[in-house]
Amino acid sequence: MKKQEPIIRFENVSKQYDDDTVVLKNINFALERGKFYTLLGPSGCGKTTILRIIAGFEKPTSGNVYIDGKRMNDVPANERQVNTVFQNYALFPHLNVFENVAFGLRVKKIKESEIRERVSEALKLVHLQGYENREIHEMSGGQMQRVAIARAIVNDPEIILLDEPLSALDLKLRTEMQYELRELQQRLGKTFVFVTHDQEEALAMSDEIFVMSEGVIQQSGTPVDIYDEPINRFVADFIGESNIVEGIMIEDYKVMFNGKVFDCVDGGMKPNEKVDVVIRPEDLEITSVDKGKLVVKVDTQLFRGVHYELSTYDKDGNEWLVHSLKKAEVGEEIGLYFEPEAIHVMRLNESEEDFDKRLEAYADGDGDDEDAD
Ligand SMILES: Nc1ncnc2c1ncn2[C@@H]1O[C@H](COP(=O)(O)OP(=O)(O)OP(=O)(O)O)[C@@H](O)[C@H]1O
Repeated sequence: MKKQEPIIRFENVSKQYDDDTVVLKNINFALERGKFYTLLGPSGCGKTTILRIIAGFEKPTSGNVYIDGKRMNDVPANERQVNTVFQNYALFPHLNVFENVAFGLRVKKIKESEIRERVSEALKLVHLQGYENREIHEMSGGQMQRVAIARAIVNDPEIILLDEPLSALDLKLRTEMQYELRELQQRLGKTFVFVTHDQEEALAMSDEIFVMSEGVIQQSGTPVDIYDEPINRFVADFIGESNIVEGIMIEDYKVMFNGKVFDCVDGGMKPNEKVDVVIRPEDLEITSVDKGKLVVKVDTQLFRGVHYELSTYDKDGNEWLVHSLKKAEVGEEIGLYFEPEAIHVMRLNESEEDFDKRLEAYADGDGDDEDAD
């Protein structure tokens, strides 16, 4: 069977504004049909610019954009199978809910009976049946967001772009909408590209996440891949909470930090290469001082409902965050235990491509070692 074209492909896409600000630097990706993708990164890293280039509101300065295998650089926004849901909803305040959703269909001169059918179906999908005649100002924030989503899906586009659509909602509603959006995407089977700076949202909703900073994709992968195998300090720090210290990779499976050598599961680096070492707070277990791999003093302790969150310091003044079901006492000296798998060793300034190559080469080499044993 012929392999399907990616629904969206960016090939060496860069974007620079007139004032010389380089906003995107050589972006490459291929998105598969029917998946939920998230662009995640701090404010100003270029997420919205990528959406605007997909939608056709902005042109790349160099590189190519393909939708469904066709080069789209010069195709205007209204000729693309793409609809956008904006952060501020961008609804028409003088039109009621029905007319807001129907607007695009009226522009396309679709016949009235079909408009009724399609609007009614779209409103049903976002759980707003019965709200057709409501004025926009009579709707809550969450309901307005649903109208905006209905307006995007009513056109039956292949691609739906969502630019921080949940950021104006309170936490409870936001979580509810996360479930709904994910469910909607799966039911429609369309490609969603979602922009957020909220890592929990990205982890919860996505098939694949692109972590960005300063116009560059730092890492892409499934939420689990990115959480478990961050390729650098930026990703480790941005996704979830992390303890990050400098270390030295003595040899394969042996890393030194905090003045001690620890067993780990990483390798493929040069002997004595400088590295960053990451340990997630939930992978640190509280134990007695003599059983601890690290000895720390508890500085603060917060109860977070399910777990305790401790801030602790070692003798060199490094902070170690601990998430634990066990409690300690503030001021107490405790031991911290962790398994070799809890240590994530990262090369300094390694690109995603080099990271993948190293893992691959290492995995092959690993097999040979086992034979030798
Ligand atoms: N028309 C423009 N002219 C010049 N610079 C621009 C223009 N539009 C965006 N920028 C700059 O491009 C950079 C990336 O903006 P973009 O909106 O893509 O970031 P973002 O990651 O979506 O951020 P946010 O989460 O704050 O929306 C920013 O530094 C922004 O100031």
